[in-house]
Amino acid sequence: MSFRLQPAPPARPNRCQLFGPGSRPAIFEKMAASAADVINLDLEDAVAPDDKAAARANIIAATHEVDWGNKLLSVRINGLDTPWWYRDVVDLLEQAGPRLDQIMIPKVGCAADIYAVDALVTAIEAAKGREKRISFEVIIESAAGIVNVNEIAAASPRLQAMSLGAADFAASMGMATTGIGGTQKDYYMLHEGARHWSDPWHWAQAAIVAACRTHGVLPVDGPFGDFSDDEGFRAQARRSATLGMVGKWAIHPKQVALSNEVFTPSDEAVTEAREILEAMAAAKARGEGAAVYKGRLVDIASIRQAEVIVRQSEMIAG
Ligand SMILES: CC(=O)SCCNC(=O)CCNC(=O)[C@H](O)C(C)(C)COP(=O)(O)OP(=O)(O)OC[C@H]1O[C@@H](n2cnc3c(N)ncnc32)[C@H](O)[C@@H]1OP(=O)(O)O
Ligand SMILES: O=CC(=O)O
Ligand SMILES: [Mg+2]
Repeated sequence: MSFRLQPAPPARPNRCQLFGPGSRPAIFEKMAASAADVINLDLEDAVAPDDKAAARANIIAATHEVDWGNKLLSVRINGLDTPWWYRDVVDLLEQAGPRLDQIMIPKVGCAADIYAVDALVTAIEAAKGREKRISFEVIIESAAGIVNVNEIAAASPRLQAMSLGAADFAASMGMATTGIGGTQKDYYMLHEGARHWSDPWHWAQAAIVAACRTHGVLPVDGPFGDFSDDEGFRAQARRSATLGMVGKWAIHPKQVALSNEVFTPSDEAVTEAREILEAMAAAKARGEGAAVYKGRLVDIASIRQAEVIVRQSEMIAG
């Protein structure tokens, strides 16, 4: 490890973030009753311009009236290029109940975006005597966001999570697709006449994971739009989990179970991780730094890999 140690991310489950428009209060109770770890009530792109004020009022009421259990409650505000975002922050911070945990800032392009929201939130928290410090999550969904991802991940101690927003990211990058996440039919290599599909989201996800891990922030995969395609969702989520992301959004309630399934380490994975730790403890007792487990090398780095899985499973079990 470098002399600069890698900070631990917040120790909370973040396997699934369930979204719902703030303009549709009839689904709030259903969201609260879901198995998602995080609830995202939306003021941004799922809410039409004429409904912004009503959506704000609905969300503020829901922070007082709905029993959100032990879920993390987050509200996605409008982007800093809109006329709505300051009113979102002011009304939420002045009027929402103490149950509000987090604000999601969309379309961040640089650290100064977070600085601006932080300044406003900090002033209102002090003025109103709010006891709970609101945390932030951000969406990387623009060319500028991915170019500046490292400074964004370091921007504020309030920052707990960072998602890739595949829809706006594709638009900002000028990608030739209207699909939200997942396999893109034209992104393939040709070898001896056979098509081999590649993953156009991979490089952005890897950049997000590296920035998040450097600064102790949770990396999260964003939306998968085709909610009739369970296997497509699973494949996207498995790739994200393999890269180091801790969870994924659900834009329909049926995606919650799929996300929880992928981002909860399986019994088999946990058993194997524990066996690796035992094999390494035995190696250490013999004065050795490497051992053979099921015919393959394990060494001191394998302890750190196995601990990731065991820690994740223990945190989810509570
Ligand atoms: C690119 C981005 O920015 S993504 C993030 C922003 N987008 C969003 O927030 C969209 C969130 N999702 C939704 O608004 C809705 O799920 C939609 C529009 C996609 C589909 O809504 P519907 O047509 O009502 O879906 P459907 O009929 O399949 O709903 C089935 C049940 O789930 C409920 N439901 C629908 N969406 C949600 C939700 N997000 N959370 C909880 N329950 C929900 C419905 O009320 C219905 O309940 P019922 O069986 O008791 O009647
Ligand atoms: O906000 C999410 C996205 O994919 O865009
Ligand atoms: Mg978006």
